Amino acid sequence: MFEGRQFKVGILGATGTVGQRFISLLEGHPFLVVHALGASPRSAGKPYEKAVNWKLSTPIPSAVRGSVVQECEPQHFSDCAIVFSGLDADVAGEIEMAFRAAELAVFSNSKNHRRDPDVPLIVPLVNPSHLSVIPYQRALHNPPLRKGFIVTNANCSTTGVVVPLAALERQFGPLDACLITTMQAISGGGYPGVSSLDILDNVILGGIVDADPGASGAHSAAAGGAAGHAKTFDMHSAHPLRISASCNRVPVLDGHMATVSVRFSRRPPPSPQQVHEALDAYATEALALGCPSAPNRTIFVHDEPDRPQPRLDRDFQRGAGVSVGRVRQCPVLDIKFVVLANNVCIGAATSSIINAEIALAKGIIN
Ligand SMILES: NC(=O)C1=CN([C@@H]2O[C@H](COP(=O)(O)OP(=O)(O)OC[C@H]3O[C@@H](n4cnc5c(N)ncnc54)[C@H](OP(=O)(O)O)[C@@H]3O)[C@@H](O)[C@H]2O)C=CC1
Ligand SMILES: N[C@@H](CC(=O)OP(=O)(O)O)C(=O)O
Repeated sequence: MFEGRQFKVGILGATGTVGQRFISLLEGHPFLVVHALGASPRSAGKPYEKAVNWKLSTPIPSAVRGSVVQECEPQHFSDCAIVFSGLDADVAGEIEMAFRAAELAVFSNSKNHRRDPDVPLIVPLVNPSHLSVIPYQRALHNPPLRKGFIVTNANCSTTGVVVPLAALERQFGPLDACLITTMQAISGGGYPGVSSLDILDNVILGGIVDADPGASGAHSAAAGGAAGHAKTFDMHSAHPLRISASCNRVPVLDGHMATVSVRFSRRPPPSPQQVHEALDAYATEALALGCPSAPNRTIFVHDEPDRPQPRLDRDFQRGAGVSVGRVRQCPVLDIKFVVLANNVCIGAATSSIINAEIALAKGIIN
């Protein structure tokens, strides 16, 4: 893919939890090269290694150590073919719009534009075809844009859940209802996150996701979209999926887990064995397109009764894959299972990177 070509990349929120993942994941990328870093005025003007409170166990890549952090203003990123955003949601909305207006291609992790009807909400292992909305987004902008756009990721706990749901819908047709209970890692809240006195020896009911009315619908919006119903301009869906989600914060560093029960529209529903096989076999367009950050194996289905576990399984496929276990009959709905996805990788930075790789492969970035 793109033999010999390189594309300059900017990272907004480069000092944050997600920003650090971008920097780490892009080290050695075959064609994406980190070129510009942005963060708050507190960090701007400092070399990256002085501005960042680096929290990863791998060292700061030497190529960015001395890069001077910029304010998040488009003129500092005008050479970038791609801008990744891991900005605090308090500021992401306005900044990302300013970057789009400056004809920059923005791939965001923040919630601010997820509900915009002309902004694709992409789980890259599920619905990359929704990138086709971009020409409409450009045309609707005033003035119309030639190159600029915003693409968003789904909420990190949603991403992990919709990958197996999409695999099931692909194989067995529409889903009717879904119950989800999350166990979300501390890193999901950014740094410094929830106080240690609150989270240690404890479970905090109602994590960030469902405490915020703006985000609580994220499960249904993204799951509806990701399970194959295009997020069209009127957001209508041929097969509305009824979802109830409860979100909880648990004392795990990285890796969001969820228990999921699902009811299929078709009767009789598939057996646990058929579900196991469908999940195992799920393959993505991102992999077919040759995206280097796409997982070779999308979903790993564990047979052991005590897997997946965050500590053991969050780095499956470099954090880009999804782990499922305990696929069983559900006596209330049809099937239940447990899913684990790395919230800072496929739940955040890895998704943006794969989205950008797909957009390049499809010629959407020019
Ligand atoms: N953590 C996760 O698992 C996930 C997070 N997200 C979303 O991604 C985004 C980033 O999250 P996360 O990395 O956890 O957050 P952090 O709080 O760790 O990082 C926030 C980043 O935003 C920057 N920032 C803060 N204020 C400003 C400002 N006024 N102008 C410019 N930059 C600013 C910070 O810079 P500075 O260091 O200078 O303050 C920092 O780089 C959020 O919208 C979050 O909801 C989405 C999916 C998963
Ligand atoms: N990642 C956060 C929530 C979050 O950032 O949500 P959103 O991307 O929808 O704002 C968590 O684990 O709770």
